[in-house]
Amino acid sequence: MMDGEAITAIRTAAVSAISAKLLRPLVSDVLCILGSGQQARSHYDVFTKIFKFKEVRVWSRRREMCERFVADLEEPVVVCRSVRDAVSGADVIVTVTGATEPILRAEWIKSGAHIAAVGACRPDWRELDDVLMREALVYVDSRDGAHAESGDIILSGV
Ligand SMILES: NC(=O)C1=CN([C@@H]2O[C@H](COP(=O)(O)OP(=O)(O)OC[C@H]3O[C@@H](n4cnc5c(N)ncnc54)[C@H](O)[C@@H]3O)[C@@H](O)[C@H]2O)C=CC1
Ligand SMILES: O=C(O)C1=NCCCC1
Repeated sequence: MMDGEAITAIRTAAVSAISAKLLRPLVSDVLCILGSGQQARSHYDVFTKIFKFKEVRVWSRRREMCERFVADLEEPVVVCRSVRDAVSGADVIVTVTGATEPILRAEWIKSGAHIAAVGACRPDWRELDDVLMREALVYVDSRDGAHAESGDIILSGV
C-alpha cells in the first residue's frame, strides 16, 4: 500500500491539461482556478508550465486560503472575491473544489470557454449548474465512469 496523493495530484492535472490542449479556445489569455487546495496547486503548476496566460485568477471560499495559495507562487495571481468575478471573461476554468452544490453558473461564463471540471467526483456532488451542463459540449474519458461517478452529469441529466 502506498500513499497516492502526489501521483493523484499530478496525473489529474495532466489529464485536465490534455483536455485544455485539445479543446481550449484558440486565444486563451485568462486562466481561472476555483479552489485553492492540492489539486488547485497541481493544476496551476501544469497549466502555467504548458500554456502562456496573460492573467491567472484564483477563487476559494476562504480568502485566507487563497492568499496562502498565492503567497507560495513566484508569478502574480489575482485573488477574486466571488466565483462570478473569477470566471468572468476567463478562457480556461479549472474547478477543483470540494463543493457538493453548484458554484458555477452558465450565465457568468464566456461563450466558448473551456472548463476542466474535476472536483465533483461523487454521484451526489456538484460544481456546475444544470444550465451550464445542458449548454456545454461535454467530453468525458469514460461514459460508464461518468454516469456512475460524476454528480454534475448524473444530477443534471445530460
Ligand atoms: N476527478 C478526479 O479524478 C479527482 C477529483 N478530486 C476532487 O477534487 C477536489 C479537490 O481536491 P483537492 O485539491 O485534493 O482537495 P483539498 O481539500 O486540498 O482542497 C479542496 C478545496 O475545495 C474548497 N472547498 C471545499 N468545500 C467547498 C465548498 N462546499 N464550496 C466551495 N469550495 C469548497 C476548499 O476550500 C479547498 O480550496 C475534491 O473534491 C476531490 O475529491 C481529487 C482528485 C482526483
Ligand atoms: O481518481 C482518483 O484518483 C480520485 N478520484 C476522486 C477522489 C480522489 C481520487
